Amino acid sequence: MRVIVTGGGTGGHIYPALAIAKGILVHQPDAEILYIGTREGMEARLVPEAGIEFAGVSGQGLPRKLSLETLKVGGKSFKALWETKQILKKFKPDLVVGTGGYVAGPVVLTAALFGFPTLLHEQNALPGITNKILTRFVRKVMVTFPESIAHFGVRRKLVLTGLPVRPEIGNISREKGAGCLGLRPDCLTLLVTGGSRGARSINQAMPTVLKHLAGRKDIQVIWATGKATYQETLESLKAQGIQWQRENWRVLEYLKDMPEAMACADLFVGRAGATTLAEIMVAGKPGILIPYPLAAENHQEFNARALEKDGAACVILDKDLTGENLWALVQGLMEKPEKLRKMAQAAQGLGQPDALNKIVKVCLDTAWK
Ligand SMILES: CC(=O)N[C@H]1[C@@H](OP(=O)(O)OP(=O)(O)OC[C@H]2O[C@@H](n3ccc(=O)[nH]c3=O)[C@H](O)[C@@H]2O)O[C@H](CO)[C@@H](O)[C@@H]1O
Repeated sequence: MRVIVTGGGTGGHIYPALAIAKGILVHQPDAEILYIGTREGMEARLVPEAGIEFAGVSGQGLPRKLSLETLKVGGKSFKALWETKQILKKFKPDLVVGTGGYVAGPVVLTAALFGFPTLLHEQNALPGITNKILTRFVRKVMVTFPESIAHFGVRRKLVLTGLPVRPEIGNISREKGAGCLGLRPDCLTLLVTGGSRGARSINQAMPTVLKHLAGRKDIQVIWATGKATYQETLESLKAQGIQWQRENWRVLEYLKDMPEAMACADLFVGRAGATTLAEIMVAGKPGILIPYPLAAENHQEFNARALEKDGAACVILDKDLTGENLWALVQGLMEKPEKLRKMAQAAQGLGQPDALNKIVKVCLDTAWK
């Protein structure tokens, strides 16, 4: 079987595409996979690093406002159509799967117009514009959230699969997770992250939470600030007289042990990117979600509301976030174990631990035999 996967721009589109590629290889070890991405995007580095063959085409995100730049970008997308046609002629795929982002548009469209079987995966509760346009051309669209179904025109093409998460998520014991971070398994643990790049507004609110927690031995903290604002966050802690190097606090630039941190967390605080949410649902963790306000078409708020609606999370909008109201919510939840347990159950109920298998099945059923 010969499969093209495509998706790019942010990690949010690349990691699911890589997970799908690897999932297909587990079921069909002799499958040939080619990843098409843009030459300039993060995928040009991440895909070869993951051991998957990569072909680069032209491409760039369309500016939201009409300008000269729009014409330039349009030209690149047009070039990508022609480049894709050459790749398709040579590779002759049995299936093309797109995960969104601007590169997926020209690739999936060209493949569909030439009659190759095509699929899409949508990560967010509010579908991206590329995937919405492509729906009419592809065989099926696999979605993460039931909420996104209403936003697509052609419902008969939609399959609810969820979003694949790393296999370690939800499969590590609390003891092992805490041990990995040098923390205690028998303490309440707060996990805070701002997504892969960090979130300045969460980092600005957290010192107040830490001030309240300073005297408490019963609550541990794992806080990944993100690389970009790590130094400024440490300076701000210092300026506020907060001694952050404590036995029961971990203030880090980036959490490379996210599955372990999630395993010992009792409450998650963070942004509402689709992968993060898929992870907290599979791990069954209650969340305080602060959607990134500048995400395209405010899609993170739609993601967050999907969990809130089922009682799995509370939402604070970024514009309303202050240290004191974050603390009030954290304290309110940490002091109500029964409420935390109910939220955890609701999160787990929404999780799709079998997402990758479901997606691979749709891929195998759709590909030319
Ligand atoms: C800013 C933005 O527009 N982000 C979008 C991007 O997500 P983006 O890729 O930025 O963020 P996600 O929340 O989806 O994923 C972050 C990933 O990084 C991991 N992580 C994070 C911090 C850390 O210290 N360690 C660590 O391992 C998380 O566990 C997760 O696996 O694509 C997603 C899917 O289309 C969208 O839903 C997001 O809205």
